Amino acid sequence: MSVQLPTAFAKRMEQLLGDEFEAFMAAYDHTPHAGLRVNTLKIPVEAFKAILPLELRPIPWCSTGFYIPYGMKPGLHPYYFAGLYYIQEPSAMSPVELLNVAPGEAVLDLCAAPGGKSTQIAAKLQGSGVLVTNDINAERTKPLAKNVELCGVRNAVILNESPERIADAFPHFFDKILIDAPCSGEGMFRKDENMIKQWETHSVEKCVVMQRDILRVAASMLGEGGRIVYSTCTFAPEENEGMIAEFLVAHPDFEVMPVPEEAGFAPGHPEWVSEAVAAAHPELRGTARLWPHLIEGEGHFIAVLQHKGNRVATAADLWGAGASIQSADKAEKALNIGAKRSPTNRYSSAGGSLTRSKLSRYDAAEPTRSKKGTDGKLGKGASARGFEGSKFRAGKETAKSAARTSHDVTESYRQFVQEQLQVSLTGYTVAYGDHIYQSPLASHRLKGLKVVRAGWYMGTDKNGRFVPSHPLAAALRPSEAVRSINLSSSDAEAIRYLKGETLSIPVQRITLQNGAQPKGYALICIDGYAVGWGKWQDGILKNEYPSGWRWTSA
Ligand SMILES: C[S@@+](CC[C@H](N)C(=O)[O-])C[C@H]1O[C@@H](n2cnc3c(N)ncnc32)[C@H](O)[C@@H]1O
Repeated sequence: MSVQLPTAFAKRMEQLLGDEFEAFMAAYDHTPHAGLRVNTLKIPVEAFKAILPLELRPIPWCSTGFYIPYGMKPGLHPYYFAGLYYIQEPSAMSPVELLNVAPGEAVLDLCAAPGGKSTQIAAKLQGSGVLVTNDINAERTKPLAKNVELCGVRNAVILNESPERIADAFPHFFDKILIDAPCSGEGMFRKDENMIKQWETHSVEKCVVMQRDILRVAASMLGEGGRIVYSTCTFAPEENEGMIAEFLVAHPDFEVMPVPEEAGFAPGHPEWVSEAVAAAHPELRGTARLWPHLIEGEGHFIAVLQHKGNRVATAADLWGAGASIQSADKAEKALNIGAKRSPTNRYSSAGGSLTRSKLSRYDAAEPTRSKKGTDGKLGKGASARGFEGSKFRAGKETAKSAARTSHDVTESYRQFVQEQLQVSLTGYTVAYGDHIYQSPLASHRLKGLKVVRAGWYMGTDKNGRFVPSHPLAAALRPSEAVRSINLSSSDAEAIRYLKGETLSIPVQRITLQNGAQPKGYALICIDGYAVGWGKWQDGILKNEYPSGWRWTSA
C-alpha cells in the first residue's frame, strides 16, 4: 500500500466495516479518481463533448460530470481559461445533485471555498435566482471568487462571514442550503496525503463542534418546505449519522429524504453511532455513504434534510426528475428577479400581481456600509449606493469618499452598457465606491456583512470613464459585446493572449455589431467562448487579461 494510514483510523474502520474492511483497504492500492464537470453556464454538455479531443466517461450520479485520466492536467488547456469546465473530484459532485436546485431559487452555499459546489449550483440556477456563497476563511474566499468569476456566474453574492451573522441578515430566506462541512477529511487520504498529516489537528471532536453550530444556524435561514443538504468527505460516524441524529432531535420539523442507492451509494449506518440512535432514527439509513471500494470516487457522506413545509418533495424529485413541482412563491420570486426595477413596477409584473410581503426578500435597495478594497473586493465598513432605475439612494459617506464619488458613478457604466454591450441585465445596479456591481440582492440585504463580491462585478468608474472588469467579460457571450475577436484553441495565439502578450490582429478579424467602430474594447473569445478583454487599435490588440489569471506554464 502506498498510502500510510493513521493506525487509529485503520483500527476504527476495521471495527466498523468488518468483512468489508479488506476491500476498503485494497482501494488505497489504486490511484484516486479524477473528474471534471462541464460548466453549462458556458457550454451545453453535448457541445463540449464535440469540441474536446478526448473520450469522456460519464460519472453516474452527475449528468455534467466526467472521469478524466488521473495525472492529466486539465487546468492547462485554453478551455479551462474559458471556464468551460471545473476540475472536481467525482464523489464531490453528488451533494449538489441532491440539493435539486431549480432556476429562480435562493440558494446558500455556507462553507463554499474554493467553490466547486458553488459553481455547480450556479450552473443549475442558469443565471436566475440568487446564490449566496460564503466561507469563514478570508484567504479561501479569494479562490472562491476567482472560480465563481471564471465560470461566468452572474447572480452570486460572495460573503466572508460566520453563519450566525448571515442568519441575522437572512432569516428563513433560502429555498436550498448546502453545508459542505469542514470535517476531518478521511475520505481525502488517498487523494491528498496532507490530509493524513492534518488529521490529528482537525480531530473528529473539534469538527463535531463546528458542524453542530453550522447545522443549527443553517436551519434558521431555511424557508418553509426548503431543503438542506449536509455533506462531509469523512467516514467518522460522529461527523455524519451522529450529527444528523442530533439535528433531527432538535428539529422535529425536518425529515431525512432517502437518497437513491442505484448510483452505487451505500446506506447510512446509525448503528455505528449507537444502538439507541439506530432504534430512534432508522431513517438515517436513508443518508448516503460513498465508499472508495464501491464507487469510482474518493468518499463522501450526504444527508438530505427536508423541511416539512408545504413544498412536497418526492424521491424522483431528489434527482431532479420532478422539476415540475414549483410553489407559487417561487414563481413570484423568479418574476421579481427578472423584472426591470423601477418604483412603478416594483410591485407588479407582466404575468400577475405580486404582493409586497412576497417581494420582501428582494426588496428595494437601501444604503449599506462596507469598506471598499482593491480590485472590486469589498469589506465591512465602506459605503454602498443602491440604484434602481433612475433612482439613487446614497448612504452615509466619509468626506473623502463623498468627494471622490460626487458624480453619479454609474453614469459611465450605463453609457458603456448602452454603447458596448447587447445584454439584458437583471437585478440591482449597486456601487461600492467606484466599483459597480449588478447584484441579485438589494444592498440593504448585505448591510453590515463582510461582502467579497456584491454580485456580478462589472467594472470601475475612473473619473467618469468606465473600465470594464474581467468578470464582466468572463460571463458574456460573444453576441453580447458589440466588438469581439475569436482566437483558435489550436493556434499559439490563444496561449499568447492568455499569457498577457500583445497581439497583431487585422481589422477583418473583428466581429462588429450595432454599427460599432473597430477601435475600442473587444471581447476576446477562444473557439467562440469569452475569456477576457483586449483593446484594439490600428491592428494591435492591447492585452487586458489580468496578471493574476494568466497562463504561467511554458
Ligand atoms: C470542505 S470545505 C468546502 C469545499 C467546497 N464546498 C467546495 O466544494 O469547493 C469546507 C470549508 O468550510 C469552511 N468553514 C469552516 N468553518 C466554517 C464556518 N463556521 N462557517 C463557514 N465556513 C466554514 C472552511 O474554510 C472550508 O473552506
